[in-house]
Amino acid sequence: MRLLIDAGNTRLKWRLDQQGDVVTGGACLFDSRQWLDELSPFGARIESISVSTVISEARRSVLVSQLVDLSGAPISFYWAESLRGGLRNAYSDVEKMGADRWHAMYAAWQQGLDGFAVVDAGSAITVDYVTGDGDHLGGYILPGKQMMLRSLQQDAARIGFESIDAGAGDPGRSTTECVQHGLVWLWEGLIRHLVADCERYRLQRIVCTGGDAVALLAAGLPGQHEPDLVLSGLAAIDSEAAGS
Ligand SMILES: Nc1ncnc2c1ncn2[C@@H]1O[C@H](COP(=O)(O)OP(=O)(O)OP(=O)(O)O)[C@@H](O)[C@H]1O
Ligand SMILES: CC(C)(CO)[C@@H](O)C(=O)NCCC(=O)O
Ligand SMILES: [K+]
Repeated sequence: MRLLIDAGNTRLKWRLDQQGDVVTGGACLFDSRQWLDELSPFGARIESISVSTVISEARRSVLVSQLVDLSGAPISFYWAESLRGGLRNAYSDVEKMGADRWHAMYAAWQQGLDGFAVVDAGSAITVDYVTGDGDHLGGYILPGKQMMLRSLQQDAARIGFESIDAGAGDPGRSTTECVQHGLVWLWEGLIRHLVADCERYRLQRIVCTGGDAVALLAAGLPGQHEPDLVLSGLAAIDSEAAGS
């Protein structure tokens, strides 16, 4: 069995597969031990572990020791690359790109020959554009929903608000409404930009992943939801590495 892990700044996603068939999988907060509890019955049968991660080196060494305790299987970390299977990274310094972005792009690239945008609405929101020829045009990094709300709450003395979910983007008439509606207004702007860029760069599809993907789609993002995009890209790259 092969264990695949996508370790983000907020959550850890895992998938256990055997010859391409999913045995089990899930997602939990990075610092919770839920994933270890769910995987421990399989520990002895795990043959290899592959990881895509954007966490700090300190947290990565914690992750490695947890994985070593779980299973004696070899651990491989996969990072962003310049080129793979016709997909070309726009970064000149590819080591600086988050592995999750590259793995998500690679999964979407393997789905078809048309141009696409990948939106990963996680701790941070990333947007990446790829043409039908496999050229990554570049992308954007924005604060994610929780990050944005947390910074408003922590870094501004007089911004206090309670619930954060609203469907409206009209001008707010209280602090809570101004923050709630501000987020909707910002996301509507993001969606408008994305749609205009897809037209401009002739990208036919928008693929959306991450913890806030459903909310972004509900806010009007015209895309397809692929919750496991990063894990799928990681799985494909790991299979290629095993076959070579
Ligand atoms: N059950 C949940 N627990 C935590 N966050 C959630 C949950 N459901 C939705 N979210 C939202 O998902 C976001 C985190 O998304 P995700 O798990 O994709 O991030 P991540 O992969 O850890 O982050 P990144 O890759 O950007 O470091 C949070 O900002 C939050 O708004
Ligand atoms: C932007 C995040 C946090 C999104 O998970 C991640 O992809 C990352 O840490 N990236 C490094 C910077 C970059 O991609 O240019
Ligand atoms: K992510």
